[in-house]
Amino acid sequence: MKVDGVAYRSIWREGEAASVVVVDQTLLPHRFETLRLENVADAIDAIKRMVVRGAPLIGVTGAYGLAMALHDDPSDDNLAAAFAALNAARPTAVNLRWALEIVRDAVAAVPPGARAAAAFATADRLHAEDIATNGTMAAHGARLIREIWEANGRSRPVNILTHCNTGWIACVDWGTALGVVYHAHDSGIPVHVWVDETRPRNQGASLTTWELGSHGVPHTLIADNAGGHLMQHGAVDICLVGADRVTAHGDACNKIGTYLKALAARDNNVPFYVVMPSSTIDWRIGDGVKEIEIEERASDEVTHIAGVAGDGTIVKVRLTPKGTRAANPAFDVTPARLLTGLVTERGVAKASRDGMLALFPERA
Ligand SMILES: CSC[C@H]1O[C@H](OP(=O)(O)O)[C@H](O)[C@@H]1O
Repeated sequence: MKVDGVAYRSIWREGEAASVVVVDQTLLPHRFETLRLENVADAIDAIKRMVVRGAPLIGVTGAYGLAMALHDDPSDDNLAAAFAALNAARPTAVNLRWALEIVRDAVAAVPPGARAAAAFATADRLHAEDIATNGTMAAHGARLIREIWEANGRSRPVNILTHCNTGWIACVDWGTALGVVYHAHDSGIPVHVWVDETRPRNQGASLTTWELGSHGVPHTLIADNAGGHLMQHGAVDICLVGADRVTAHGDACNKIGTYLKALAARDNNVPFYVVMPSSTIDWRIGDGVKEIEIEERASDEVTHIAGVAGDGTIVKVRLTPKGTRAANPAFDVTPARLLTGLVTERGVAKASRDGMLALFPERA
């Protein structure tokens, strides 16, 4: 995507360098700065601190992290240790394990002296595939938007509600749910996006507004708790969200608050779609509520809020009395029964085992 007319990806490797450069998302929207990750420790820190975030991007960053680990020490022991440390950086998005397993399997039989090059080549492939996958997925999803626009006689913009940030900075490029929005917008379909602020990290307020504003997509920021009211009053035509892990039965784990939005959508007959690449599907589990580990993040993400002061410095201020205890589950699980469908790079699937196997028969 372009930032001030310059095309960017959220992560990139410069030539054959044994390092990668990422956009530091902790500074957005106030400052656009990049950060070079030189080794596996840098990659782990960037994932943990959410310098890089978003399931697909976490996966690609993990892949490069493992390659950097092997550049420093290609031994079996270090491969295993780096895999474990990276995989533990954030427990919920399955894309991290998915990418690490692909790199590990690509180098396991390779002589140690050639492992780093093989790992970087694999990470580069995952980097390129993410872009292609999201572009294809966006086209599938945009057909849903066009159907709504046509059904309304092309009389008004299509009102889309989204949660968290699922744009190009949550992936290598394009995005998942926001990738659908960009494709529809760029195809000439008028859209308007209700942007959930997405407490407590405010990915919607800070990142999605920044992305949509940069791309010229009309949008309105709302408090998370306003979505149900807007649906009751017919102001939402469709909900599009991302995912961090989807089970083989179609349960979708996503940013905290998604489940509540899905309940409101069901109560108001608003279509509710998850947009995610197949790398986000965990075929090993069925019951998302019982089997997905929900990351518990620091309580100060709830008790404090980050923003920019008048002189442009980024500050973090406390919202609560000192010592207030806060719980901070970062994700929740929306049962498949509440989903209208799953938008993938292979098309739109019903959120059920049979529906998913219709698109992914090799997984039967
Ligand atoms: C395109 S996947 C984005 C997905 O990841 C986000 O989580 P986080 O910001 O904590 O990395 C959120 O769940 C989004 O839906």
